[in-house]
Amino acid sequence: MSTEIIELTDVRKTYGTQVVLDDVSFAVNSGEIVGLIGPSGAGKSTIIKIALGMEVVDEGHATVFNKIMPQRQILGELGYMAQSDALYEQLSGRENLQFFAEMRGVKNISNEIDRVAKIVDLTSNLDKYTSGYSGGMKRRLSLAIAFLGNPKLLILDEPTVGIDPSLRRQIWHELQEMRDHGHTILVTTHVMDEAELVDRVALLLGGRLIANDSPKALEDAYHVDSIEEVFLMAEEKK
Ligand SMILES: Nc1ncnc2c1ncn2[C@@H]1O[C@H](COP(=O)(O)OP(=O)(O)OP(=O)(O)O)[C@@H](O)[C@H]1O
Repeated sequence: MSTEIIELTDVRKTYGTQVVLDDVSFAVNSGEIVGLIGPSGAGKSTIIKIALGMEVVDEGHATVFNKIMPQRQILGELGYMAQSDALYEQLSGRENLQFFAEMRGVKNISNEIDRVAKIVDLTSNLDKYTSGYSGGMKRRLSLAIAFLGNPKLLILDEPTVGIDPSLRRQIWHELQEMRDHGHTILVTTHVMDEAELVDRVALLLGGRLIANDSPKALEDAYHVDSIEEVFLMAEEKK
C-alpha cells in the first residue's frame, strides 16, 4: 500500500490577479521518484514552496509526512535543493557542507561529507572557496547539501542545471538507488530525457495538473514515443 509523503489537496494559489495554481491535487508516495514538469512559469517551484510551507495557499492545503510545514522535527528527514543556490561564498565547499550538516543534526559528519562530495564529483574541489566555483560546481554543492544525512525525502528543484551529461547520468543513477532503498524524491526538470527516468510524471500547464502517470502510460495515451512529445502535444492542445 502506498503512503503519501507529500500531499497537496485542492490547492489554489494566486499572486495578485494571476492564478498560478488552480485546484491542484497531487501526491508523492513513499518510495517513488516523481518528476514535476511544465513550461517556465507553470508553477513547479510554487508547488514545492507550498509543500515546504514557504508559500501560503489561498485555498486547499499541503502536507509533508502528514504534517503542515514548516515543522522543525521533519527537517532532518528532508533534503531540499532550491532553484537558486544558497551557499556561503566566503566558505569552502567543505565548510558549507559542515555548516549545513551541523544545522540538520547529521551524524558522522566527516564521513558524510566525503560520501556526498563523491556522489557529485566535488571531492578534489572541497577545500576551495565557493566564491571560486563555477555555476555547475555550485549546483553540485547544493545537491550534495541536500543529500547530507541520507534523508528519507528529497525535494530537488532543477538539480542538474549546468551539470555535464556524464555526471548527470551518475546523479540519476544515485537517485534511482535511493528510490530502490525506499527514499522518496520529488524533482522538477526541464530536461525531457530526465523525465523518462522517473516513476511518475506530473505535468503542469496553465495552473492545472493535466497529466499524472508513468512515462510509459503517458506516451501510450498520447500515442508518442517520448515525454518531450507528450509535453509538446499537451501544450498544443491547451
Ligand atoms: N513571489 C512571487 N510574487 C509574484 N509572482 C510570483 C512569485 N513567485 C512566483 N511568481 C509567479 O508565479 C508563476 C509560477 O512561478 P514558478 O517559479 O512556480 O514557476 P516554475 O514552473 O517553477 O518556472 P521555471 O520553470 O521557470 O522555474 C510565474 O508566473 C511567476 O512569475
